[in-house]
Amino acid sequence: MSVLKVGIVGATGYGGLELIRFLHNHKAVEQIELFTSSEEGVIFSSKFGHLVQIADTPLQKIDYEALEKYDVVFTSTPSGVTSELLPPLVGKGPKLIDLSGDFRLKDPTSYETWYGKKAAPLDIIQQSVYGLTEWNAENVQQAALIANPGCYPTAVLLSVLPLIKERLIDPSFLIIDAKSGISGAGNKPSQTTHFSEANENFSIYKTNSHQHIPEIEQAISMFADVQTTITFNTHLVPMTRGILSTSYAPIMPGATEEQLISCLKNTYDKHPFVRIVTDVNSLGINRVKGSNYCDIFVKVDSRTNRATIVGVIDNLVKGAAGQAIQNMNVQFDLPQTTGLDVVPFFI
Ligand SMILES: NC(=O)C1=CN([C@@H]2O[C@H](COP(=O)(O)OP(=O)(O)OC[C@H]3O[C@@H](n4cnc5c(N)ncnc54)[C@H](OP(=O)(O)O)[C@@H]3O)[C@@H](O)[C@H]2O)C=CC1
Ligand SMILES: CC(=O)N[C@@H](CCC(=O)OP(=O)(O)O)C(=O)O
Repeated sequence: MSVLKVGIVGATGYGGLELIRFLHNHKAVEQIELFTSSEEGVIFSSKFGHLVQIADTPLQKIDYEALEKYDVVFTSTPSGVTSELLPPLVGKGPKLIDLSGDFRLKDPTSYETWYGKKAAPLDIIQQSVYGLTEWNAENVQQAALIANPGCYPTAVLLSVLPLIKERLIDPSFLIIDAKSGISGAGNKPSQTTHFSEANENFSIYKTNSHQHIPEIEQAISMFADVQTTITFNTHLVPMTRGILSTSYAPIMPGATEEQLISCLKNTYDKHPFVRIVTDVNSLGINRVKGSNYCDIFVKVDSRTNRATIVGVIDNLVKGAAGQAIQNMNVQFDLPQTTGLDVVPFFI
């Protein structure tokens, strides 16, 4: 069993807090150090009282020499931070696992268009590996820098990729309607996440312009070898955690619901975190909340010959920290479930 020293940059954010929650119970991790850009020296548990005796350590200034000494460095920072922070560390020792969008898009121009920020250096983007664990474990194992997938793309891709790859649905008419809890927006308050405006509300945002559109299209090309453009829209639901994506696509001539279900079951047969749900009443955010599961459901509408494909995850776990730790496990030849074997909250 490896004995890992881990650094977390952005530890005070939601992704960072979830990394601490899972890594604290990870049997291969012996040391966790926390880094900050704004609160150097502050005792972590004085900010987060629920972590007293678990993280009674001071937040440290982000420092290259310090970071180089870790086996793994997780970065869970807003977009535009790691494109500058990480390049000097690539290949220097630690495995780098970035939860932001800075290294996901292979085309820097696309990143600059969709994120409105300067892209990372091209040679570093080219070295990064897209960490959709169930689809890219072989490359993840070798990677010096992992671009952990976005929360929405994780739910969408895990549910639609097998069906596109096996040519059971037509991706040229793929429409994705996705909904997220508010923690997806991070811990920085804003007008739209303000309780009095989000509570008892349900809204659409970033219409046809969400930064996860090129990420989903790129992954469909990468893993299913199909070039397509998608319609993808996102909605804010007044709940803290969770993403439920509903995708619609025509089924290919002759394809049946049974084939679609079998395809999903066969694809994820040996993958402990993906569950194919056949009873729609057993599907929902509360069935995955707090856990690293992705639940998938598919139903064919025989009147329209279109499939309804649903993916459900906890955005902070399978959509962020959980998948990041799953990737770390792959890199260190640990069972993927190490440290992540928890039961969903349900209520
Ligand atoms: N929330 C979610 O569901 C998901 C988020 N992501 C992505 O993961 C990343 C983190 O998300 P999340 O935890 O929600 O975000 P938060 O806003 O909750 O936290 C981000 C943290 O980054 C740190 N930070 C801010 N500015 C800088 C900077 N200039 N340099 C270094 N650190 C900085 C802050 O800590 P400090 O001030 O202490 O430095 C802050 O606590 C984002 O890129 C997000 O898009 C990906 C998937 C899902
Ligand atoms: C509810 C909410 O606001 N969610 C965020 C998720 C962003 C995210 O995770 O950003 P990257 O994956 O691009 O880093 C959004 O829709 O922008």
